Amino acid sequence: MGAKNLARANYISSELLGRKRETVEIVTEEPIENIMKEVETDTTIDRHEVMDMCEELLNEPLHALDHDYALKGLKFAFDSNMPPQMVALDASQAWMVYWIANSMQVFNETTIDEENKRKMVEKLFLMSEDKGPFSGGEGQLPHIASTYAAVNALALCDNFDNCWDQLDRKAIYKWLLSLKQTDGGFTTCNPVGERDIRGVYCALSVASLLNIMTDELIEGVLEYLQKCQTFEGGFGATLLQDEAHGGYTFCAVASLCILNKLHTINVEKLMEWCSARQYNEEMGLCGRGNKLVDGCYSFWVGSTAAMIEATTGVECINKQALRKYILNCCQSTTGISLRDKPGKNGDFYHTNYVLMGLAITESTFKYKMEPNKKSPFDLVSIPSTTEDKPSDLSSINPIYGLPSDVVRKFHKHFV
Ligand SMILES: CC(C)=CCC/C(C)=C/CC/C(C)=C/COP(=O)(O)OP(=O)(O)O
Ligand SMILES: [Zn+2]
Repeated sequence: MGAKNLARANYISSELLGRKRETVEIVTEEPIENIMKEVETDTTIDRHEVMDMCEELLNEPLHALDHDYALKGLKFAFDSNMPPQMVALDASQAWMVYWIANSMQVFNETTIDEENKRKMVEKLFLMSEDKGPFSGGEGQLPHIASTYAAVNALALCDNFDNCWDQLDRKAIYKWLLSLKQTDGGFTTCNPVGERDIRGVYCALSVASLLNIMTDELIEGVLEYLQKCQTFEGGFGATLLQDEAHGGYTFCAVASLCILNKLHTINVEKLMEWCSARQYNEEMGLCGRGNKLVDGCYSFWVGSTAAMIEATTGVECINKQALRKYILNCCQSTTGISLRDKPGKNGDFYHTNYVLMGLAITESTFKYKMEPNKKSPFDLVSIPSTTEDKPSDLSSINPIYGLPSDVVRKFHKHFV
């Protein structure tokens, strides 16, 4: 410290901080160790490993999306029996159908051929002999998340074999009402099931698509959703002020968009929270504070950002950076094509959500109608013109997690 700086330090100490003792200058040969250290935890150690793997891939020029490789894996899934280890997903069969079919459709509108549609309809109706509501596997209890996945999967079948007309919408409505709770939320299953914001989103998504939404069904829902926004700006799973998380925030924001009520929560804080999910180093998104980047949040958080963009006109994540994380770090060259992060295997869940996240990074979002008439079916995604080589994916409706034209056609069928 030079004489001038010492005098300044003394001035600040005595005059501004009111300290009586003189500032002492110590000259040392030893380097001064920084006492402000990052707390080291299992997650910080893992994050440094992930950052190193990403750095190498991000230093490479932008990769192109390998359509052929990804589609080969998806088609194989339709043509083959699942391997024995997939038994762990026995209650998620409707989800598997949706993830695989939706990924195919996001790649190209014509990839689900008639034979695949036949197989899908047959399989989905095995999970609901009465044609709705749906369980996650044959002989299991109906579940709200399986019903959401099955309805989305049927939407992708383009009324093959009149499957849309076969749906028992009255029975689905009655069942949704039976899941409703006095706090405005929905349970996932009768007689026992989880009660969190996923139930609300699945109920509203299904009811709005099938045009069975009533005041009775949505009574108290807005208040429930508003109470789930936490001090961080994102949304927790329940009314218990649990930690804000990308998955639950998506469910809340999409539900608010279905109700045209996004403006009734603290959108500014929500935007701050979304922005904070993106890391400078990896360029991808995480699901909550101090956790690792994961490709699936390209949809859960990316679509939240897209809905905010459509509502406010403001982008709260860096889409170009996210695009680079997806293209350079989330493409696997072995097994199923898209993955969570380098070092992980690809899977159908990540393939679906990473792909939709990529489509979001290459689009801008707005509502077709004037501000106070925001219908979820009028949220449009427009290909952005800035991408050098766009990945040529379908335009996505971020509220439903389906291609926009599929949402429009399916909903119109029931109006
Ligand atoms: C429609 C519907 C049912 C949507 C569900 C949305 C939802 C809750 C998604 C979250 C998925 C996810 C990666 C959880 C991991 O939590 P973690 O604690 O293992 O991961 P983290 O470390 O990234 O937080
Ligand atoms: Zn993930």
